[in-house]
Amino acid sequence: MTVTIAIDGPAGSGKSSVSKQAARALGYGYLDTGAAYRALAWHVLARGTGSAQDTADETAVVAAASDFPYAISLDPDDYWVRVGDADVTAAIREPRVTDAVSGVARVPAVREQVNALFRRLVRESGRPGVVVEGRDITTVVAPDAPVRILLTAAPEVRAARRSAELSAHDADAVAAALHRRDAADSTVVDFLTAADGVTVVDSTELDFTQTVEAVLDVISAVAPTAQENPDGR
Ligand SMILES: Nc1ncnc2c1ncn2[C@@H]1O[C@H](COP(=O)(O)OP(=O)(O)O)[C@@H](O)[C@H]1O
Ligand SMILES: Nc1ccn([C@@H]2O[C@H](COP(=O)(O)OP(=O)(O)O)[C@@H](O)[C@H]2O)c(=O)n1
Repeated sequence: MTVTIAIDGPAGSGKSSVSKQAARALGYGYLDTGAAYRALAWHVLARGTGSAQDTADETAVVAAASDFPYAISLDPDDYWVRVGDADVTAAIREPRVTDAVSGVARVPAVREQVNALFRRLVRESGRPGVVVEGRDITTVVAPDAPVRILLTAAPEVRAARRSAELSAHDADAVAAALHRRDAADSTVVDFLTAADGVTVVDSTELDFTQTVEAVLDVISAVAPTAQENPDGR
């Protein structure tokens, strides 16, 4: 049995970086679910005109999803994302993909398809546990996970972190794009309110190391055996 650690949260809350580091500390796999939505948006753009308008066409999105040779690494020390032979690890972070991704994520058939894929990737990971992060992991993908965390931070802090990453881009434009995406995404999934049984970790006042510690504390408090007995025996 693979232990699932479910982590949700809005853009820039630290889900990817914190989950990856927690997975390393636990000897677990790390599954970035947003990468599947980003890679599908990249795929739709590659098949279309290349403008964010492409993902507004639900029929084009569903057609692209039916021919989507997606692969992702669950190794926190060797992270990559592929569509067919193309390594899209860097390309899916480009603003043109980020701007198009909510169009893909709002299609229910796409969500069902990728959710089935996420559950299979965890099941077949061969790891004692997997830290799975995204928008709807605690509520839809793994509502029965032994550990469920909502990682949050104040909107201005999240925007500042994201624009520090994308230093080549205008900070106001990055903040505006992030808030636009939060608004679009929140019509599909409520990732700002903790569901019953979900623990909130607010990283607004915490640095990166403190946030990882806070997440590991929740994991050891809720599922001590996940760490003490990593083989699940
Ligand atoms: N607690 C923190 N304090 C400062 N920076 C952080 C913290 N958590 C994450 N970061 C940084 O903020 C940026 C956004 O984090 P990321 O993990 O990409 O968030 P998400 O996956 O939720 O969008 C990254 O550059 C990351 O290193
Ligand atoms: N579990 C998930 C993960 C991502 N997504 C979508 O995929 C996009 C990219 O997710 P991400 O995790 O890479 O985004 P950030 O939070 O890192 O900015 C989000 O804006 C959502 O539209 C989703 O709908 N459900």
